[in-house]
Amino acid sequence: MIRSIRDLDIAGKKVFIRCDFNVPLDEFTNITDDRRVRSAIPTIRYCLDHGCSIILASHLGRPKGAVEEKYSLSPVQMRLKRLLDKEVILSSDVIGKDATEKAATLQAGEILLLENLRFHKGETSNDEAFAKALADMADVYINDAFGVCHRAHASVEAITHYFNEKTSAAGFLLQKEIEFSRNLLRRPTRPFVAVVGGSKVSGKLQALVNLLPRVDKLVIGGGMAFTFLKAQGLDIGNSIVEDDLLDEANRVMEEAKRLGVKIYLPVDVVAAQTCSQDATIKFVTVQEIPKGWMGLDIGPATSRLFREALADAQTILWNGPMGVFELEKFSKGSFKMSHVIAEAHATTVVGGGDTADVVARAGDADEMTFISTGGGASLELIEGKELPGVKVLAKSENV
Ligand SMILES: Nc1ncnc2c1ncn2[C@@H]1O[C@H](COP(=O)(O)OP(=O)(O)OP(=O)(O)O)[C@@H](O)[C@H]1O
Ligand SMILES: O=C(O)[C@H](O)COP(=O)(O)O
Repeated sequence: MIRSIRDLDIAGKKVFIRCDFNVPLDEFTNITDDRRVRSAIPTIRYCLDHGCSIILASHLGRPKGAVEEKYSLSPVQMRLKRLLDKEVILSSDVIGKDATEKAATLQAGEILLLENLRFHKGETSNDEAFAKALADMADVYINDAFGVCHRAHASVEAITHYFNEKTSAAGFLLQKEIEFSRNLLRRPTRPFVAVVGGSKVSGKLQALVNLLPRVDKLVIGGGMAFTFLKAQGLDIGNSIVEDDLLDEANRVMEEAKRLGVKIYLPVDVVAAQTCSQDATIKFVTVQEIPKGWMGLDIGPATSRLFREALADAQTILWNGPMGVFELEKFSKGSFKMSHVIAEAHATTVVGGGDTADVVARAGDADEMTFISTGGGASLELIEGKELPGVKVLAKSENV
C-alpha cells in the first residue's frame, strides 16, 4: 500500500509536488495533448484548499543536464495558469538563486513551477546533493508523477531521504494509476493482448520479456518492430534500430515460442527517405524496404493483420504509436490502431504520453477503459516490478 496525501497534515505547509509534465509538443512548442497537466490538477487543488504554498517540479523531454530552450516548461506554465485560472510563477533555474529565492518567499495559495529538472545533471543521476537542495525548499513532498516512477531519479527517489512518513506521500493521480494497474491487469480477462510500438526500444524491451508470461499475444509495431525484423535477418534500410539489442530481440521471440505466446510483426510499411511531411512515400513489404529508405508507419496489410490479432481480445494493453504519427503522412497506422482498440469489446488500457496523444487526436479517448499517464512506468508496473518511486512511499505499520 502506498501512503496517500490524505494521510498527511498538509494544512498551511509548503508542498513540493513532483509531476510528470512531459507532454508532447509540436514544432512551435504548443502542447498537443495536455492530459498529463490536467491529471495533476486534483492534487494541486487539494493543496490549495488546505492553504498550502505549492512548488511544482517536472522534467520535459531528455535534455542532458544543461539548459535547452526547447525543453523549457514555459508552455506548461501557460497551460497550468489556464486550467487553474491562477498565476503560476516559473523560476528561471532549478535549484539556483532564482528558484530558491522564489521558493523561500512563496505565500499560501501561491504556485511556483521550477524549470525543467533535467536541466540539472543531478536529476537523472539521482544525486543526493541535488535532491537535498530540492527538498530544502519545502515541508512536504508529494509524488504525483506516475509516468516517471520507474526512474530512480533525484526528484523521485533520493528526495524522499529528506522527508519521513508524515511528510511524504503519493498524490491522487499516482494512487489512481497504481490501483488500476494492480487490480485490473494482474488478473486480466483473457485473451490478453499487448500492443507495443514507439521508439524507446532499449527502455521497453526488458518490459516485453517480463510481459510474456502474462499475455496471450504480443503485437509489435512502430519503431520497436525494426529491431525484431532485423533480428530475423531482414534488411530494414535506414529504419530506426538498436543493433546492440538484436540478440535480446531474438531471445524475446524464442521465449514467446516456448510460452506459446504468438508474436505479430509488421508485414508491410510506409517507407520514405526522409522523415518529413513532404517526403515521397512507398508502400512496401518488410522484405522490400529499399536501401536508404526507412519504415515510418505500418502499412495497410499490417493494420489488417493486427486487427485480426485483436479480434478476440478481452483485455488490450497499448503502449507506443505504430508510426511517426506527428506527421500526417505516417499517422494512419496509429489512428487505425486507435480505432480498432476503441471499438473492441474488451477492457482497453492505453499508456504513454505519445500514445495518449494519438488516442486523443483520433477522437477515441472516451472509448478507452483507462488511459494511463505512464508509458514505460505502466509497462513496468504491469510486468509486476516494484517501481523505485512507489517503493519509497510504501505504507508502514506505524502510519
Ligand atoms: N517507425 C518509426 N520510426 C521512428 N520513430 C517512430 C516510429 N514509430 C513511432 N515512432 C516514434 O515513437 C515516438 C513515441 O514512442 P514512445 O515509446 O516514446 O511512446 P509513448 O507513448 O510516448 O511512451 P512513453 O510515455 O513511455 O514515452 C513518437 O515520437 C513516434 O514518432
Ligand atoms: O514519457 C514518459 O514515459 C515519462 O515522462 C518518462 O520519461 P523518460 O522516458 O524520458 O524518463
